[in-house]
Amino acid sequence: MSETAPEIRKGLAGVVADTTAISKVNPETNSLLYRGYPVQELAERCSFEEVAWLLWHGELPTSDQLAGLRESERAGRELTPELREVIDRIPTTAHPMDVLRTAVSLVGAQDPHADEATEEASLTKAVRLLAQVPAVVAYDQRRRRGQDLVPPDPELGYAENFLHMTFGQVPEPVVVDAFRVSLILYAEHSFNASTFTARVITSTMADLYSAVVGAIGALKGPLHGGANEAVMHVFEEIGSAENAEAWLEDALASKRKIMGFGHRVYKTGDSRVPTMKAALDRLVEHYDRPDLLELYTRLEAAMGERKNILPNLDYPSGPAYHLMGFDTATFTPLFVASRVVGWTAHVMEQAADNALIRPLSEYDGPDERHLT
Ligand SMILES: CC(=O)SCCNC(=O)CCNC(=O)[C@H](O)C(C)(C)COP(=O)(O)OP(=O)(O)OC[C@H]1O[C@@H](n2cnc3c(N)ncnc32)[C@H](O)[C@@H]1OP(=O)(O)O
Ligand SMILES: O=C([O-])CC(=O)C(=O)O
Repeated sequence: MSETAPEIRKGLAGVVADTTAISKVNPETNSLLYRGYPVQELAERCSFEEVAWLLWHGELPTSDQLAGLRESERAGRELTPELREVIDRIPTTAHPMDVLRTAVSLVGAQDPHADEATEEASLTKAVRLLAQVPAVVAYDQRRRRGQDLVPPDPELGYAENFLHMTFGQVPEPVVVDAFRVSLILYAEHSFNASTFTARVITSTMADLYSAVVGAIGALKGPLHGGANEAVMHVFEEIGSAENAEAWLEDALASKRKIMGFGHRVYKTGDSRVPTMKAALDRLVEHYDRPDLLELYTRLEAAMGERKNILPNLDYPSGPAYHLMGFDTATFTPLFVASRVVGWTAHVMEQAADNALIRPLSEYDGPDERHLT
């Protein structure tokens, strides 16, 4: 009896797993829409809080709705003493993504309504995470530097407060603006690996916090969110611009993946790179670091020439976060702070029209055999 072999799409490449109304990634037109709006327009004109509301609710907020969101976000920023104690007990040898994963897990365990899955309950949890993640990320970087916690400032908006809690002061507007832009660009990207992870977990009817903890794990890897940190390690390895071409030759000869380049969906360029690159250019000028830009440009050109592979969002974001003063290991947690909005929007979308996600596999192990 002959069986036709099923078509296997390794890595689910090209597989359409479901519909979504949250964002549209269009590699043909090189565009990205959040609920219909081009991400570039949102990055130019909106606050991160407005974009969060848009992704969760489908429409931009009215001024009253925005004021309500801002109030809840500001009210939820303090770390509980228990959470602070748990963070303090995690060795600083642990990666900040491990600290954040643990912290989010505790935030969930501290929520007596963790298992409530109405849309209203999920929105409350999403806002809670929006407020708590920056507090964890900022405090973790500070404690690693031997610095004390900086309490949140309820007078400050989300991006300013995040920077204030991390650095003890709000930097110049050009820096705050580049940070805001990066948060908006990172917020959502359809069925990427971490979002899909969150949807798989939600599809079992597990709670929202479990979905986010799983998503953090998926984002950590260098083929996904971990690439923004890895880009900075590449820059450090290369040292200075004149080494870029030789470094690339060696790296390609040893079959290394060059971090910050390539994308599963975009094959002719990532729609968000020009906007983030413009923000990076402004930071380079502000901090007077033409050397960094030269290295960036030479590696990009060499990669284009050798492999015809273009940068993804992590390529300009890594050096931008470096210039802002973040520690390299904090870059992927910054990605979490932003993408948690997209994840939670997908959790709600998945829950509203759920089907257990459970694909099939083709067995290729030993034929049936028996114990002797
Ligand atoms: C925000 C984000 O998560 S964006 C992604 C961030 N990740 C990175 O920057 C890590 C580096 N990039 C990569 O590893 C890949 O480009 C991925 C994982 C992002 C996408 O991978 P895929 O869609 O599976 O592409 P795939 O791996 O099939 O690549 C096709 C070819 O291009 C090569 N290629 C793709 N990206 C790179 C890269 N960054 N460096 C070197 N070669 C690359 C592959 O080796 C492969 O070559 P081959 O056909 O000779 O085997
Ligand atoms: O979409 C993907 O595969 C990776 C991702 O999350 C992004 O590019 O923002």
